Amino acid sequence: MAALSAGDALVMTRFLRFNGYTDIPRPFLIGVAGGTASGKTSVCQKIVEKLGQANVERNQRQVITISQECFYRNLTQAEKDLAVQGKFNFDHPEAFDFDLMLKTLQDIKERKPVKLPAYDYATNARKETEWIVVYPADVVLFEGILVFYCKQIREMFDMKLFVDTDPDTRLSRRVLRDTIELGRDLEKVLSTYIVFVKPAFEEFCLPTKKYADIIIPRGADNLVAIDLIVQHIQDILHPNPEAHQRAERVQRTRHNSESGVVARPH
Ligand SMILES: Nc1ncnc2c1ncn2[C@@H]1O[C@H](COP(=O)(O)OP(=O)(O)O)[C@@H](O)[C@H]1O
Ligand SMILES: Nc1ccn([C@@H]2O[C@H](COP(=O)(O)O)[C@@H](O)[C@H]2O)c(=O)n1
Repeated sequence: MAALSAGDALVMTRFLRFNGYTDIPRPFLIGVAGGTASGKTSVCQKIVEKLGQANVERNQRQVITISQECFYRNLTQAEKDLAVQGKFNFDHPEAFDFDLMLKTLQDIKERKPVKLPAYDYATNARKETEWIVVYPADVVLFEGILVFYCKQIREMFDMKLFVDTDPDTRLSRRVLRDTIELGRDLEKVLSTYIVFVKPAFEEFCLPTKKYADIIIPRGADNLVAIDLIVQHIQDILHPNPEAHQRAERVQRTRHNSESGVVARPH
């Protein structure tokens, strides 16, 4: 990633200060992990959509999604040649730049604008002239196969979701994506899956499921889970003062009855 230039950062900081953004609490950071084609992106889209609808009446909270694909590291020429043949392991932790990921999330937590490399699956490399500029937001979803792999990064999330979709479903989606969307050769796609994608999922991604706060079976089809998650995020972003006061009154009642004085909440 190229950080914002000093000039860009200064202009942005002035803009944020001028608009009174400096006292806003830190963004609510949500990690979304799961195997390839499990529906991580689709789940994030649904959450953004539903939060967006609810936020229209409430202050226009900003919600954004960042993909771990921005953090694929640059390959050497030898690695690029392997990648073209479907012989590079893009599912191994070594394929990613975790230092950049950590630094980016730290900046995002501090509400600093960041500039990320746009990734190109067609060339297996970062796009040379295209960048994704991420401005401070209230809710940031960060999705990817290994977003819970590194402890330091994992511990930055306020909420951790794991999208749990049947492996056959994932494989069929992956085959369609790689052949139809990316024009890859079917035989290479299948052999890459067997040699790299599946074993790496079992070794590096699946073991991180235990860190999730919420596991979402069937991904974006699971509207009950998505609605509950959105409701929970809403409760955190917009605490309901009545519910809060009610909870406090219940606490007081409990306390008083424990000390022999019974008071009813009113
Ligand atoms: N619930 C679903 N039903 C049908 N197709 C889906 C569903 N969820 C995702 N897909 C499709 O599967 C592919 C992978 O989904 P995506 O959300 O990009 O997964 P991931 O981000 O985990 O790789 C996409 O083509 C998407 O449209
Ligand atoms: N050049 C690349 C880089 C990565 N992949 C595959 O992408 C998968 C992760 O992205 P999801 O959206 O599916 O989570 C991962 O399994 C890599 O094999 C690729 O095909 N080409």
